[in-house]
Amino acid sequence: MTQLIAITKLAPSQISALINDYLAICKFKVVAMLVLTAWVGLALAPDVGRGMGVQLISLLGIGLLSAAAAVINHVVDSEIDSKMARTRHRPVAKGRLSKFHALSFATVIGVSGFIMLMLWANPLTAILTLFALVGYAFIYTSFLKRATPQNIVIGGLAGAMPPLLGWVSETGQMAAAPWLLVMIIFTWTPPHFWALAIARKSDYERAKIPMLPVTHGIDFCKTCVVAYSILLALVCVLPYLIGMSGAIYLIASTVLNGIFIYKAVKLKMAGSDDTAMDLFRFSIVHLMVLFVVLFVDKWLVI
Ligand code: HEM
Ligand SMILES: CC(C)=CCC/C(C)=C/CC/C(C)=C/COP(=O)(O)OP(=O)(O)O
Repeated sequence: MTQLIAITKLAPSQISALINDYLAICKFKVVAMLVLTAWVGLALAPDVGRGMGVQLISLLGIGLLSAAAAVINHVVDSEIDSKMARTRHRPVAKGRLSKFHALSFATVIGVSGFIMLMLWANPLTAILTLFALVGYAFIYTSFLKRATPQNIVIGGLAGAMPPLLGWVSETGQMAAAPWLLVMIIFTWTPPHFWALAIARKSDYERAKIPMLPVTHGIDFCKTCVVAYSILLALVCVLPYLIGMSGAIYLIASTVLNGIFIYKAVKLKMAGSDDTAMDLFRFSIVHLMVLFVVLFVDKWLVI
């Protein structure tokens, strides 16, 4: 209550700075991408005649639980974040937001998201989304990240879940097809993250986090990036092979994965930090376009 009274006394510029801080701890852009992949999972599921309003609420529920997981990550990692150049200005690491306020916010949005999924989607979606939250916010952030260089390979499963969550929100049942979309994000995550970790190795060294370039060296990590980008290209063919997607998807996915492998090999051959960041940025465009094409191929191509 005292916090609410204090907010009413803030100048407009302070209010917008506060909103920006809350959006930042939600990892707003990452969550937007997670919701995009959930939406595609939902759109590719068999049509069971749910209205668009209910579908939007389901996606909002998945987005709110993802954002809650991101906020918990900011709280648990605040000490690590304060040691790394890339993250030291984050609101909780800097002390602009207290852990108490951040955790209260996570509780409000997390509980709201869970209730939305229970009431407007189904209990299976609510439980699976909660598992993803626990997987990212606790198993990955509190344990794996500090324990093993395979942290993001195992922890990546949580961030890969949204297409399955979107599908199950529609049908109430698991199916094999959305697991292929999960596998795409699961194989995409290591090269996505390791490209950044190569460029930011000194940050992770300083924070004593056993990321792969720190524990096994940059050269080995680059080899893993190439290997995973080839695996990703192969996994991306599976939706076409089972008839889930058509030729438009196959062509787009081949082009996107061709560029991905080219950039990964370029990084391996002569890569500097710039080449690594170029691959990291491209990985985001790659996944976004790939999922938009999955949708277009299903719904907009006759
Ligand atoms: C364990 C799995 C993952 C790890 C370790 C990881 C790591 C990272 C890191 C360190 C950043 C940089 C953030 C920054 O600039 O401060 C980032 C950015 C990003 N990631 Fe991931 N990521 C993972 C999974 C995912 C997934 C599953 C998605 C979406 C499906 C995703 C989408 C994005 C996007 C869109 C950005 C850009 C955010 C921005 O520009 O602010 N990531 N990721
Ligand atoms: C319910 C559900 C689907 C949950 C998934 C939530 C989620 C936000 C997944 C994204 C993964 C991600 C951005 C990891 C980076 O964490 P990091 O701590 O390694 O990176 P950082 O140093 O930038 O914080």
